[in-house]
Amino acid sequence: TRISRPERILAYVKKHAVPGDAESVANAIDAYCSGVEWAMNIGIDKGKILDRVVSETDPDTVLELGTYCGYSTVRIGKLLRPEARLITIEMNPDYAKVAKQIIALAGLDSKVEILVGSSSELIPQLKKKLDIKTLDLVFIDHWKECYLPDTRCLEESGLLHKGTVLLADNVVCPGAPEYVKYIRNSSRYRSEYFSSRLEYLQVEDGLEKSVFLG
Ligand SMILES: O=C(NCCCOCn1ccc2cnccc21)c1cc(-c2ccc(F)cc2)cc(O)c1O
Ligand SMILES: [Mg+2]
Repeated sequence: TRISRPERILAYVKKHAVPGDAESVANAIDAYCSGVEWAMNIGIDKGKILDRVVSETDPDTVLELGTYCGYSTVRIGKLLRPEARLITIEMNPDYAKVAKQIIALAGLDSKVEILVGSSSELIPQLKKKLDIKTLDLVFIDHWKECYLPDTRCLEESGLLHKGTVLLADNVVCPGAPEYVKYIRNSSRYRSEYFSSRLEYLQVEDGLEKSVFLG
């Protein structure tokens, strides 16, 4: 069988990015996915909103749900302080294998830990396994029907502190209606919607930023 789309992206990044230059890795993925074939990276327009939220939050500990090829992992990782840590959960081992190489090429492997498995299994283990106290930023970009149950799990696991920022991708397309309904009506969060475009297309999409109030 032909190599997978993530492996085609990796081959293009190896050819066109500068090792150790995270920006050139993100740019190479965007060039490939704009010019050759679409892929479900957060992309350029939503990526700029992600950059702004990460910079404003300046987190020590970040959790990402949904690594895919590691594009958003690289975008987030390049903005973190050297001592900050980024844990990213990917359920597909083949995607994780590609992401690990892309993150290493970006020179970010010292800040990033990829966990392979389901969020529902791994979130309850985070405190114990990774001696994490609480999370400063959670980027949610995995199965859209898991956004809400996993947010509940983060709350119950004591992983959120007053001020923790949740940033959810795709709240319009493909959409995460149960999550949006819960988070916008909950008195425990202050939410804000950032309208944008679906990656590499002219379709509307957006990010929901929610601050946990404790
Ligand atoms: O589906 C999407 N992402 C999710 C991937 C699987 O995630 C599975 N997954 C990854 C960790 C993880 C941990 N636990 C359980 C499942 C877990 C996704 C889809 C689209 C999209 C938009 C329009 C279309 F016509 C078609 C697709 C765009 C996006 O930006 C997305 O993020
Ligand atoms: Mg997404």
